[in-house]
Amino acid sequence: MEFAKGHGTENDFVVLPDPAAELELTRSAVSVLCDRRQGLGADGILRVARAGVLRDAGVLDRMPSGVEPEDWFMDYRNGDGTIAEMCGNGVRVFAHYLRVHDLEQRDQFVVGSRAGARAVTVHSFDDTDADVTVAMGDVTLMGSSSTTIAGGSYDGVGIDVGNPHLACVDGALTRASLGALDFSAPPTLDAEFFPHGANVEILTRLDDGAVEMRVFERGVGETRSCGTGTVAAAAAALSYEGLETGEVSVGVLGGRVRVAIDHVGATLRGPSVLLARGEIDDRWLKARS
Ligand SMILES: N[C@@H](CCC[C@H](N)C(=O)O)C(=O)O
Repeated sequence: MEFAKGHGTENDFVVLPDPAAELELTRSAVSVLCDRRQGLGADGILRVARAGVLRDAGVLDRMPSGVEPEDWFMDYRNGDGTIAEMCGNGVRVFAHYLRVHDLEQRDQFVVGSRAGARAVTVHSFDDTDADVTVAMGDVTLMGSSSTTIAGGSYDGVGIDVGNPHLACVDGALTRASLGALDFSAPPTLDAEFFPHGANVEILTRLDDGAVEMRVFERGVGETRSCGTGTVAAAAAALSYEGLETGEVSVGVLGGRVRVAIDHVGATLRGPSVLLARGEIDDRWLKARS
């Protein structure tokens, strides 16, 4: 089986082209592929297939909003094998992969996700690097909640970016004190507020249009970036200042992205890197599926 390896601000993925949707992406197959010692190592998997093919194969039970059968669909799995609705960094890498492999010839096209259609613009690309903007859709603030992480309690805002987030602005945090937090243990969450779990972002307040953020991802653990998380962080940072719209530069451990939020929705602009391609031994994966 062919694969490629890529990342968006160091949120890394194994990309699996599967045009006929033949792969059995069991939880154990995904988690062993993503394991950094037993497998290739990644935060998640991006299966590449057309939406209609995935529906006909029973991977999708319905066509998500705005997604057409002929659209390419990012079938995203977290490193622990669970399915998530959306992955903002993943969409950039996915779009880059489609352009490099000539599966898509346009610079503007739609990528399907379980959260719905996501319009992408590939501003520039070569075999290894790309600059991509993703229209991230609606950003819905769901109210206040809180978490305990790194030995502290944080109040934040529940935010739906297609997937669930708790984004917590701490006005006292600096880049250095944020960097010193220990994110090794999972955060606590209010299970009634977040019945399906959530990704948790802790961030500094807006300063000169920029914030710094760290994230603990549902189904993965701490990652060096989370695209949907940067959109949630931008929305929380604006809301903390009493704003609903604006542009925010979000710094993560793996780099920096730009988020713009207006009354129509959010966009996320950032890099994609494709660094390797190769072949997975089918016998190895089958024995672990
Ligand atoms: N890293 C992703 C988000 C992936 C899904 C997330 N862990 C979840 O379970 O919702 C991103 O870049 O958005």
